[in-house]
Amino acid sequence: MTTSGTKIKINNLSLWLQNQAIIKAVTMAIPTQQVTALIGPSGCGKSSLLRCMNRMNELLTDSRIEGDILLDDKTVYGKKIDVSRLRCRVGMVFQKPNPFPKSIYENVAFGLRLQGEKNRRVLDDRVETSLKQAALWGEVKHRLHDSALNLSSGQQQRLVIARAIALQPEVLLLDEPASALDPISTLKIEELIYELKSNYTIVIVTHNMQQAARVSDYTAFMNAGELIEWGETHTIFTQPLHQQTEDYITGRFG
Ligand SMILES: Nc1ncnc2c1ncn2[C@@H]1O[C@H](COP(=O)(O)OP(=O)(O)OP(=O)(O)O)[C@@H](O)[C@H]1O
Repeated sequence: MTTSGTKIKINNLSLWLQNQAIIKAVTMAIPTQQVTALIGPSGCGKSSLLRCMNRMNELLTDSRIEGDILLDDKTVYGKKIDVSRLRCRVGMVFQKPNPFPKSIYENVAFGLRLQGEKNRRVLDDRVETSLKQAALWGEVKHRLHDSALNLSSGQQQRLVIARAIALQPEVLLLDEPASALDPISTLKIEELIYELKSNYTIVIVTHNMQQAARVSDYTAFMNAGELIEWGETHTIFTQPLHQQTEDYITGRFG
């Protein structure tokens, strides 16, 4: 894994869903092993842009894109791309924790088992490492075989992050991962994001300006499907180039 440079390059990307233009000619870079926040008013296309990065948009009916997304300088939209493999490299965590109705252990081991891994020691090791990286191990190590559905929602969200990490992705896409959580669980997720960026490139969609300012190195502000500006978080928050960015950040609209 490289520690500098660009992990994902979005080139003049446009997305239409049911013939409606949702993303309009967006060009930006996602720096390697940094946290990039996508902010903007509700419906501006943040989640849609995130989903384009691992081709989740294709699961929606009537979706069309133009432009390109490069992962490590190679297109993710080529005809020969193995999309399952792409989604292992670019993992995703959604707003609402969505553990499977299985044990804590089996949730984390799920993707590995799908890949055909049967060696118990490999599975045990990966489950433990992933839960440790997701800052959940200490809370669940004595009840790995209990149902994941008995965990609190904050624990479930960290479990879902552990499930994504278990596949050793290079990029983690987090779609408002803390919006359904209480302040303490939110803080844990934010600390976790900070820890994870030494190993992963992270893109996070958030409505919470303080959260974007706290956790991200880079911020992109979108409005009505367009990328208005992006750059270092400190610069975007203190010296935005555009009035609408300033208005949004200071709460004057959105
Ligand atoms: N499956 C779909 N079919 C048609 N339009 C869709 C679909 N999913 C989303 N959209 C539309 O795309 C636009 C962007 O939605 P998106 O969820 O990407 O925005 P967002 O910025 O993430 O919003 P929020 O902050 O409210 O989650 C919205 O107008 C939405 O109605």
